[in-house]
Amino acid sequence: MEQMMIQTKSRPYPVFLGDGIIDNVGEWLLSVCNNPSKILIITDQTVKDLYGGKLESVLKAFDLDVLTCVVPSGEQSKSFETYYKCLTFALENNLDRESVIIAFGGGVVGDLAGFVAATFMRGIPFIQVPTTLLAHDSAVGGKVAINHPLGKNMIGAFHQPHAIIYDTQFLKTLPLLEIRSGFAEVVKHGFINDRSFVENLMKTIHSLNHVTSEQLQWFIRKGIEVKAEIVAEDERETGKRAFLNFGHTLGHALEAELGYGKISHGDAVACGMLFALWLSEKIFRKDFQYKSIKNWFNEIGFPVKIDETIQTESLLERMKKDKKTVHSQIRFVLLEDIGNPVLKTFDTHTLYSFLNEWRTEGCV
Ligand SMILES: NC(=O)c1ccc[n+]([C@@H]2O[C@H](COP(=O)([O-])OP(=O)(O)OC[C@H]3O[C@@H](n4cnc5c(N)ncnc54)[C@H](O)[C@@H]3O)[C@@H](O)[C@H]2O)c1
Ligand SMILES: O=C(O)C(=O)C[C@@H](O)[C@H](O)[C@H](O)COP(=O)(O)O
Ligand SMILES: [Zn+2]
Repeated sequence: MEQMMIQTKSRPYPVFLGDGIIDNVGEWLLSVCNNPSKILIITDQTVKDLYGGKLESVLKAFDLDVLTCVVPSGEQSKSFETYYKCLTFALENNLDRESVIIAFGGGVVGDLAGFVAATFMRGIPFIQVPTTLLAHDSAVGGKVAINHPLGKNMIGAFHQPHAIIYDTQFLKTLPLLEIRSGFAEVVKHGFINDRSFVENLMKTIHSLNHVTSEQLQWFIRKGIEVKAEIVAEDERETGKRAFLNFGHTLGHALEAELGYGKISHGDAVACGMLFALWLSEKIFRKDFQYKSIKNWFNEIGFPVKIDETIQTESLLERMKKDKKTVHSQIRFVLLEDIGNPVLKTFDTHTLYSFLNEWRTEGCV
């Protein structure tokens, strides 16, 4: 088991990372939350069926008053309706300000349960117990949110967890599509921070079919290290935290335009990163080996182009609503070099031309 610390301005908190560490959740929870009145586990149906009984029994062994609220699996649970149901469950079961929420699942549950914790009685503590690879990103840094039909993560807060307890045993049941989704954020952390890490990944990872637990731990450790450094410096995205949005301007537009849950977050971000890389080569007149990266993405199984049925105009409308957009100027995270991100602003017309050009020439 390894332990890392996330040093945000609001609060420092530990990440416990290891194989089979679920048994320690009760002890570690009590070390960061003193004498909780009740514990509310928010989880999704899949995770509950696989591991819900185990987590409940571990907590009950500490004589804790444990309740579980189960939401449907998938992106559609980041909705007003599910958020409202979780709040109603908490009120009906008399949670109070000394209660603690456990977000038990992937990024969807983490974002949803974190937002419930951020807003219930103006904020109560929560713990992240991630079960997906992608959650190496979502569990760290305190961004919690639900979606609006008009845009991803549009209603949310910054609310840091009290601890992250990451048992990599859970990843053994994760479907390939979800491993790939999480891997996209691992690659993102490399692109914005560490060229040699990206080169190493491109050299060693040609398929995600038989990724080993050592490799998963390597991805998670590296991703958390990069994210921890950024959120320690800029918790509320007034500066460099925006770099963590590499690939997301187009990625979020795709998720919203296709309908939440129709494409995984990671696949959408991967496609967005590819466009951002192509655009970076154009803007900075540099050779990032775009073609090799595109071929590698293809080999891994990421989508390397956008379905023809989606209008470029619709994506532009979506991107105009991105949280980085100000005064109708769309801000993109580009790379001056691999490991060296910058923010670049585009008006709608210019971005439209680039996106169309990429869709007709860069994708082929
Ligand atoms: N807050 C942040 O900083 C941040 C960062 C990145 C992504 N996100 C958000 O995270 C979400 C995506 O998270 P995700 O990819 O973890 O999706 P997810 O939570 O929907 O999990 C993916 C699927 O895997 C299932 N699952 C979870 N754990 C499992 C396990 N151990 N075995 C088998 N199945 C399992 C889930 O039931 C679900 O069907 C998106 O909404 C994205 O916007 C947030
Ligand atoms: O933590 C961050 O900051 C990120 O941008 C991480 C992203 O991977 C993540 O998808 C995040 O939820 C996006 O945030 P948003 O503010 O663009 O909605
Ligand atoms: Zn993301």
